[in-house]
Amino acid sequence: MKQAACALTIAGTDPSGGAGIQADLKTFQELQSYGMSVITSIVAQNTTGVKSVHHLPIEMLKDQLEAISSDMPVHAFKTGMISNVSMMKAVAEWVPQVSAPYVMDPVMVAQSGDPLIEEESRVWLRENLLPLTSLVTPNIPEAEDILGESMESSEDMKEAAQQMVTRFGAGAALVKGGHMKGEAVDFLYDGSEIHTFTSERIDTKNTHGTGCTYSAAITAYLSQGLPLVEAVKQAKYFVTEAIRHSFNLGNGSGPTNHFATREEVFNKWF
Ligand SMILES: Nc1ncnc2c1ncn2[C@@H]1O[C@H](COP(=O)(O)OP(=O)(O)O)[C@@H](O)[C@H]1O
Ligand SMILES: Cc1ncc(COP(=O)(O)OP(=O)(O)O)c(N)n1
Repeated sequence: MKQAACALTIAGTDPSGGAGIQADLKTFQELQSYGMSVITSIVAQNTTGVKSVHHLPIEMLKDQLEAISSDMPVHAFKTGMISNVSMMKAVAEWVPQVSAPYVMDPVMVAQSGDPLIEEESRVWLRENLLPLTSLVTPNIPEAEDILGESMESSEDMKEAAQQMVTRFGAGAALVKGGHMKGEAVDFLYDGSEIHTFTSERIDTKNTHGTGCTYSAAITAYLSQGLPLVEAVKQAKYFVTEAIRHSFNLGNGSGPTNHFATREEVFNKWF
């Protein structure tokens, strides 16, 4: 019997289904990895913003992590929203138990501008969690936050990707250009060279959950054994199509479409 590729997300929730755990599980399913999830925080949010956040007790987070590693295979995992140092410590202590690629989406602020991580945890994340990663996937504001420097150009993005690896110990770094003008260009530094991933910029306000979806797609492909550069290449295609066919739902920034690449539904929907 063939073994399933198993992907795990450790993140917060989005009841409106566009970001967080919900986006990650949809992506894993769509890309045919067996999806598993450990919830850090329950977030009352939708396309317009965050109403309130409830952090699960640390023991509950530890129990969920233990439930996975004591029983299930993990072929790759990602983290999203980990709001405070106590939760980060629980994750950092657990990471060595699984020998699988670790993709960190260093979630800090929702698109609505609402903070998703406590101010003082940012330094802890950089100094203690970042060195455990196989890949970190910051957008421009997150990269600026981690490095403490502002970024304006492609050269700044490439430099930032290199610094995440050489100065802060990430395994690799993908700096995403969704917040820049012009084409949507992302730069990956894999420890030896810079790889560039480019797509056209799609004219839409409906990009809620793009970062979650992108990092989940990379995680799914890594769980299936793809090499990092190929995993990012295929994930970039997946997220671009998800944005191209995003849903105009809700009153704010609508969610991306996780089934956009399915041929059989394409004719029915688009
Ligand atoms: N309007 C858009 N058209 C095409 N690609 C986009 C658009 N906005 C973001 N992207 C791409 O989506 C991915 C997520 O990037 P980004 O929006 O920067 O992350 P985040 O959601 O974490 O802020 C990147 O590959 C980025 O280039
Ligand atoms: C629970 C939760 N995690 C992460 C985010 C941020 O998601 P991201 O993919 O970066 O997308 P936007 O912030 O651009 O919507 C979130 N909102 N909730």
